[in-house]
Amino acid sequence: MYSEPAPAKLNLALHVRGKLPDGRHRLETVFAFCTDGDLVAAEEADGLSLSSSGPFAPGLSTGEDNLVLRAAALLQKAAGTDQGATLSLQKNLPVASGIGGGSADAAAALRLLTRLWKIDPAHAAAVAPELGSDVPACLLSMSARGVGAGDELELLNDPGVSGTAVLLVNPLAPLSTGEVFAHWDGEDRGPLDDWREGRNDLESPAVGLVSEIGEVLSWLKARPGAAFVRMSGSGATCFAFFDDESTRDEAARAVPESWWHLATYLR
Ligand SMILES: C[C@](O)(CO)[C@H](O)COP(=O)(O)OP(=O)(O)OC[C@H]1O[C@@H](n2ccc(N)nc2=O)[C@H](O)[C@@H]1O
Ligand SMILES: Nc1ncnc2c1ncn2[C@@H]1O[C@H](COP(=O)(O)OP(=O)(O)OP(=O)(O)O)[C@@H](O)[C@H]1O
Repeated sequence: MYSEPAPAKLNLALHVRGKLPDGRHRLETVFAFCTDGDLVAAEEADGLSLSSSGPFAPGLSTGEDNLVLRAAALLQKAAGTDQGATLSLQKNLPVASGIGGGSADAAAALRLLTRLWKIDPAHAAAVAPELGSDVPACLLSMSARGVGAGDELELLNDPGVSGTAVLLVNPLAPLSTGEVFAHWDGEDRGPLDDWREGRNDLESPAVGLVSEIGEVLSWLKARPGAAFVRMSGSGATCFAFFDDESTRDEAARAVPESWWHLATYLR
């Protein structure tokens, strides 16, 4: 049995600069990853199958539309192999929540099956962008700057935050990434230089769709020790960096019952 972590993804900043010829949006973003997330496991088998467990498994299909199986099928085809796998997914992250759960799962499946099937890792890199614009970043799961659709990457040696205590909070309202992009107002607010000074341009359209995100952001900003607060991706998950573990844990204990939270660290 092989297993592979699928770390939660954060966009430390996300600037929407316009549209690409293919209709997607042109982004400038800084990705970072957490030490916690989902977990994908696999063992050799004939054919491909998937089972799931964990708090967010109920309601998530384990059929061909699951990104884990889509990744496996694409990789099988790209590598020209007839090897199969029995896959399992421990779904700890909320679905459609801006922290790349599905993208991280797909990327973890690509890394895992590359090892299990002993195939060239170049196949995983080749199919990743087809599975979603966040999948190439999740395949690396290291801090990176993304441009283009967010899938043209440049590794960042150290955005200076590895090991930071972070709290993720989600009001448990799923948000469709496509719908949030569709509500972006079309105004280019300028380039991304320093992520700390930057923005998440999807925050405003996401709050317009789910007003509770505004409450989560205000709640996080009011926590003692919260040093940096922003929404990730297309939402609705927001995150705060804390000065230390004890202020992070104190904030985690105070999260309202109806919200999901995860106390973690940056990788
Ligand atoms: C918002 C981010 O999470 C930031 O990292 C990503 O850009 C979204 O990545 P993702 O979930 O892998 O997204 P995809 O599955 O590729 O696309 C979901 C939806 O968002 C839109 N989309 C995505 C990326 C992009 N640069 N512009 C877009 O308009 C797509 O057209 C699609 O309607
Ligand atoms: N393994 C999976 N985990 C989560 N979602 C999946 C998975 N497979 C397919 N999906 C579908 O993909 C969609 C996006 O889910 P995901 O959790 O990746 O969104 P997200 O966290 O908003 O991602 P991003 O930050 O990359 O936009 C969901 O609507 C879900 O139905």
